[in-house]
Amino acid sequence: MTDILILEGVEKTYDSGFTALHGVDLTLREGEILALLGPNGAGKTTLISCICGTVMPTGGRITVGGFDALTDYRRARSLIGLVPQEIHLEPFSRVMDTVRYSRGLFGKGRNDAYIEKILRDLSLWDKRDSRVMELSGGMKRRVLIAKALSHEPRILFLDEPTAGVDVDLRKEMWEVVANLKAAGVSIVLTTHYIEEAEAMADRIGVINRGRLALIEEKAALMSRLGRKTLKIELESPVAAIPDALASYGLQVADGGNALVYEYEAGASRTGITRLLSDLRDAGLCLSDLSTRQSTLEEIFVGLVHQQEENA
Ligand SMILES: Nc1ncnc2c1ncn2[C@@H]1O[C@H](COP(=O)(O)OP(=O)(O)OP(=O)(O)O)[C@@H](O)[C@H]1O
Repeated sequence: MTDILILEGVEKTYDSGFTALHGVDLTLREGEILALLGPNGAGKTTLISCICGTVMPTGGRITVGGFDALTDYRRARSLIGLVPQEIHLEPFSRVMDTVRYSRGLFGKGRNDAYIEKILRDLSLWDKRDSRVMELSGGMKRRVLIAKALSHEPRILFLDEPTAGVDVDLRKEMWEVVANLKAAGVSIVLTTHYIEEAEAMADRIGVINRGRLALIEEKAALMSRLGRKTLKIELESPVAAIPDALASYGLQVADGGNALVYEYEAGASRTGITRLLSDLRDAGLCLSDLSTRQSTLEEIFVGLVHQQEENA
């Protein structure tokens, strides 16, 4: 798969002296959805702004569709559509006109057939002659997407596409994004919602303190997610794990009143049956059993904390 976007060692130190990005390396594959997660102030908007040319990086290199984002700015920028976080739309303008106008800003000739296609894809065609102020919040967000797509970009950046919107609208946006991907657009989205990354992304990147802390296929993350723990509560406490149970990698918990066993949720053999019979053979009596699964949220929070500690 070709990389449509390549970032090599991208750095940004603002005039204040604050470094918001510390050498970020990142690629976006053609046709994929990459979700960038990160706490507030992690550097997500700075990163997107560097790629889109609204913030000047102070180091590194950005290549968009083979064009250098600095030396070949116009061609690089023409391949990018940016959907900003805030809804900035002219309330009295009509949907079709505002989308056509955005296309014109990129110096592209009028192409009503293309504009019609994106408005239809975004279920806005019926609203083409409506004024922006007459639209619902969800429709306004779709108008922003239509404007960002008006000049036929190959990459679409969505900065917090569902910040502050209700559950229904969030699901509607997910559908819109899935349709765009199906239409061949490569997508980068930033989000605070882990659930959103889980629902939409092919790959997930985590940015923290201006560094890319992780970038991984969602499926691989999910298999990490699939780790489960079995908590075995004991009738009487143990001081240590009996030697006969050493191979299970058990942890002693609750002051010796419980043992914790970690296993892969999806594995065909979890080892639980054998463990339970070995526990009985070791003379341990159980009072209760419970299982729980780690979430992507825990992986994310754990990773961010780990970085804070190492900082
Ligand atoms: N113009 C600026 N001058 C100085 N510092 C800035 C400037 N813009 C952003 N920063 C700082 O850079 C850091 C990263 O900000 P950025 O907006 O990129 O984070 P973010 O991950 O997008 O956060 P959020 O999720 O809250 O939008 C923050 O500490 C912010 O205060």
